[in-house]
Amino acid sequence: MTRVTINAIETIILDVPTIRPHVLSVATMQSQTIVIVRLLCSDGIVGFGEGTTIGGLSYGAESPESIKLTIDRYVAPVLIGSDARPASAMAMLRRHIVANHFAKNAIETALLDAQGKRLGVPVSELLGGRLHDRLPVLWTLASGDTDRDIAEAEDMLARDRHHAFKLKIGKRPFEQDVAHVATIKRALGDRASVRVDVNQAWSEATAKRALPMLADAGVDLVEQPIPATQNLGMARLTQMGCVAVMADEALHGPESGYSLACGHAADVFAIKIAQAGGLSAAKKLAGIAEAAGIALYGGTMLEGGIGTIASAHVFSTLGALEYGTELFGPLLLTEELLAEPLRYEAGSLVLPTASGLGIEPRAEAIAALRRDRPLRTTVVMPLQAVG
Ligand SMILES: O=C(O)C[C@H]1C=CC(=O)O1
Ligand SMILES: [Mn+2]
Repeated sequence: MTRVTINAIETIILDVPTIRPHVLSVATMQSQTIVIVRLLCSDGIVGFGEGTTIGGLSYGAESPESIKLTIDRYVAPVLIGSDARPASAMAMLRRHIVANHFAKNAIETALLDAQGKRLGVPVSELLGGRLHDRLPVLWTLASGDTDRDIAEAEDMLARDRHHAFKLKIGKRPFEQDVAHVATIKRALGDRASVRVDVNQAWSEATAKRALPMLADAGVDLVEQPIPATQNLGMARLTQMGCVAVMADEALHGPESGYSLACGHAADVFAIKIAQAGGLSAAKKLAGIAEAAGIALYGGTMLEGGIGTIASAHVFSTLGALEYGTELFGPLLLTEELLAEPLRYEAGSLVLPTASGLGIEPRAEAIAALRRDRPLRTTVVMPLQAVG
């Protein structure tokens, strides 16, 4: 086999409106910003990747702008001219660049897409092989309004689009949040699983009071109730045993997963390819969870189609995803970014079978949404000329 090298790496920032405000404890999103990566190889194959976070710098340490800058200024010079095989390129990257997990994930996604296309196999087969052809996908209710959330959940159930819901809380006093959650769970009853994500907003003292109340309300899972740095507190909340506790922001790849597992600091891990630092790091993190008897959940950074399907390829190779996934990112956006939209059916995302990621970006959408597109200038006519 002739040696294939990396010829060029291009990054494009897109700003895409959301279908409604998405209210988290740390930010209210009116749009999502997505960094698209195009990786061109010496054999003419192009791989696509995505670097996406939530709310600028309010969620994680990398912003869309820093992901682009890291790739343009530091990743590209390291990788251009080097071997395009994903493992060797990623090893090279890790030698030269510390942290920057979101940027590394975007690059590994593009490398695996290109390699899959080259070998004629889906990315899931490069990761050991697919165990699932479809993945259950929940929907996040985060309009900020209880009645609107119930109406949205009813609509999703009626359309058979989702059978489980995650509620974003932590912005209001906890008693108000618990009442909001209890009202929604009462309205939905046994027709849907209801989980909550606090996004680190509570102190341990608040969480100790709130968890039994959420359990009484019928909540199945509480995600990252306290700050990501407080693993001992997470362990104490997990030991309470009244409701399953999930780690999200505390997970930054296999090493952080190992220390959480050793400290019995979660019942469930949210596996996110971006936070983990790439698809193979996410798989290693899942392996640590499996070895420790910690349940798995397929998380999202509310990515567009590329990041969502990259995550799906990883999750499809995991044995049991006891709590399903939240791979609904593209459904939160007003614009379709893929030539062929992802297939969502009966509460699940269907994995594509084509080689690589199995998707292609929609060129017109990229042209229309890229932040650096030429601005249209408005010509103001003098009044007398208008007549
Ligand atoms: O899990 C998070 O914290 C981030 C994200 C995932 C779903 C959603 O609505 O927000
Ligand atoms: Mn979360």
